[in-house]
Amino acid sequence: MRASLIQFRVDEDESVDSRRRRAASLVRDQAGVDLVVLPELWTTGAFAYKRFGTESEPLEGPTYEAMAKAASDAGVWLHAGSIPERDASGSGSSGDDGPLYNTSLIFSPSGELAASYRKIHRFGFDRGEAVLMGAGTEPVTVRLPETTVGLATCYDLRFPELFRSLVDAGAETLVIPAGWPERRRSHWTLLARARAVENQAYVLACGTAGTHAGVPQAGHSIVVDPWGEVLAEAGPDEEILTVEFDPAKVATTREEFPALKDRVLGLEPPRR
Ligand SMILES: NC(=O)CCC(=O)C(=O)O
Repeated sequence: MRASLIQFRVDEDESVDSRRRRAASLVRDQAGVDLVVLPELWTTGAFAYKRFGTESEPLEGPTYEAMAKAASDAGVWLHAGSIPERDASGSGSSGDDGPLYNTSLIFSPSGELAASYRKIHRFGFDRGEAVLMGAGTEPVTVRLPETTVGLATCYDLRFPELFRSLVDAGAETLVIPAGWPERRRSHWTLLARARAVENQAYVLACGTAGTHAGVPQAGHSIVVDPWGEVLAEAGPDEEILTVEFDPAKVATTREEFPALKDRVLGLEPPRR
């Protein structure tokens, strides 16, 4: 299976429309691979909190339209990264606007929406995404012809229990769009490898390049195999990381070193 991670540059001097056109064109250029992945919140930038409201869109908004078409033009599975989704069907805290979510969109090669995932762990503690966006509640997997993909977004990478629930639902390949900052790049690489080793799964983690809202981005998108080996890693700038991997290696790794079978579930907290 071949995958391309588009480590997109998100800077403030480019308009969202221009970025959307550029992303669609880069996706089209990937015709011939099986899966293309874009990063988190690449229309606004993951740290551009002030733009979440103004640049939010309904699920089937302009980014959905552009990415559905790009996926079908290229004939690829497309994890289109995430958008600031405005859920017009929900009741917003401010007027009629409806709540926001950090929502990932996955399209099939015919341009149909195969899955969407609302980020469960919001970043920012008591500010930023954590207060501006609602939390998703449902882990999501999606079946591709060669592998079952488990979905997570950026800060989710720090929460191993989410990945265990994805593995319990059959995930073999964990796809993680992100807008991870340079300041914590060492955590990014370490956690991507940890999630691969502990879940005996592929990890495809796609970050952004550039600087937005004063936050330099780490880049360094990474693909890790079920043994924890790094198959490919990008540099800091805009780059397309294309990698070939064998989905069957998940089953052989889990058979040859069956650590997942030794899980002990439902441990009680220690008694005082
Ligand atoms: N957009 C994010 O989720 C940022 C996460 C982050 O900076 C971190 O976990 O560190």
